[in-house]
Amino acid sequence: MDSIRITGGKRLEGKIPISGAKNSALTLLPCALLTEEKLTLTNLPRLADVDNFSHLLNELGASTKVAALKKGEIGRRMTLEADEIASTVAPYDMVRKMRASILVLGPMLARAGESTVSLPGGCAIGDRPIDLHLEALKALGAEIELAAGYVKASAPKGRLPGGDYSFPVVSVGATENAVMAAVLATGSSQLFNAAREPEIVDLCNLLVAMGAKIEGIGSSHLTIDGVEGLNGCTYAVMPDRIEAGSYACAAGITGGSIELVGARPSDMLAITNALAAAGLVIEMTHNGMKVTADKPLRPLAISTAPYPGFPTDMQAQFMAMLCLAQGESFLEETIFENRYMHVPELRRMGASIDVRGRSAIVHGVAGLTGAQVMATDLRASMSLVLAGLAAEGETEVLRVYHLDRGYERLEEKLSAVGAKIERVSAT
Ligand SMILES: CC(=O)N[C@H]1[C@@H](OP(=O)(O)OP(=O)(O)OC[C@H]2O[C@@H](n3ccc(=O)[nH]c3=O)[C@H](O)[C@@H]2O)O[C@H](CO)[C@@H](O)[C@@H]1O
Ligand SMILES: C=C(OP(=O)(O)O)C(=O)O
Repeated sequence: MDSIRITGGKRLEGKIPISGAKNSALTLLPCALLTEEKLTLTNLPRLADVDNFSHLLNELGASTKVAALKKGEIGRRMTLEADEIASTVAPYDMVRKMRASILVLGPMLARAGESTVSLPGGCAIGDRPIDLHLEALKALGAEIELAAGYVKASAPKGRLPGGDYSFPVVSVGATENAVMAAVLATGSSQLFNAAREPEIVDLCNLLVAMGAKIEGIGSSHLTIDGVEGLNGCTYAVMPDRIEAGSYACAAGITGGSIELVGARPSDMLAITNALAAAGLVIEMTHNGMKVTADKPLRPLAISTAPYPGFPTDMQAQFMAMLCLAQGESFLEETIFENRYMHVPELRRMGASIDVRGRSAIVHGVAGLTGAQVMATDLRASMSLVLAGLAAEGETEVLRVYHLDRGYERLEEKLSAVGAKIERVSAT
């Protein structure tokens, strides 16, 4: 298995291009199932999750062709076509590799009138049930059965009638599934307490470009009037706010200055407010923003929350950065019950962190030291890379496949701003 080797202590300076958002790509890709016409997605990130999702779509009968980039284009351009749905079953073997596979449930049900998807099961950061996905689809008129580890959803008359649902807890994935199911319903639907993440706005904007009728985009109350059919289109995936935030923390933890080229600051207010409160200087540039550390890091109090709150997907990276702040930081993880898997590994690098339930107190230390470390999830792995960038000596981060799920060309991007980082291939 590959690992990432970092020799820490270098101040990072320069520009990092921000890729298309993983979490947006993973909800835009299944939209190909909603139309028999071609859907072209541009600015797709080159990530293992995107590859796995396209394999799943292939299994369901959609073709996925990676095309040559047009002049000035970055990322990947992919044309998807599901003129027929060949199978309505998403098998365990594919779903277990990637939880977001559950996002084929709604669109397949809407297009084919039935959908059978393996239950994803828990994962390293928490239990992650899908009850809200199922309740929302039921409210839209689906019948749901659970058997042998699979969920089977069907529309009794071939198409969902639509309906209203109020989410008891804000869920990104359940909102996405419900929106994708509702756009082809025979009637109208209303979703209350819907998630408002920028990736959901991206999904709604794509669906509208495909001919869907959605009102309230960007708010927690979405009204969706079902249409007879959707058309294809070409659509660019939004920039990854979590990748951008992670590299901003790289500037913070190394005392550096990094321009995040292509980042969209308007999606990142909770992140940039926290960076500014930690003492970093944020400047808007013509195509993104620049983050500069020009004084010692200040401690923070952060509580994760659904958008527009501070994202849980940035908690681990901020924790790594705050290990070197002058004072005590307080972190509270309100979204996932087990999202401190990076703490024991950060401690092995010299961090001083106390965890009590969902809260963590980070006592700033003068420095970190390199070590061999491993993590069990994507953002935890990134927090170890960040710690390694600032640590004295060598850090080896194992289980690179977590990073490959969500960070495109990580070592290339960090080397370009002065990091000493390389991928070591297992022999
Ligand atoms: C591919 C993708 O976009 N992943 C993101 C998505 O995950 P995901 O869509 O899985 O996260 P949710 O927003 O659904 O989860 C939020 C909370 O709701 C709970 N819940 C969720 C669904 C459900 O049916 N029942 C239930 O109880 C979860 O366990 C969690 O405690 O949003 C998370 C929260 O911003 C991010 O960390 C993930 O990066
Ligand atoms: C938790 C994450 O992703 P996923 O929902 O795909 O596991 C993440 O991106 O941090």
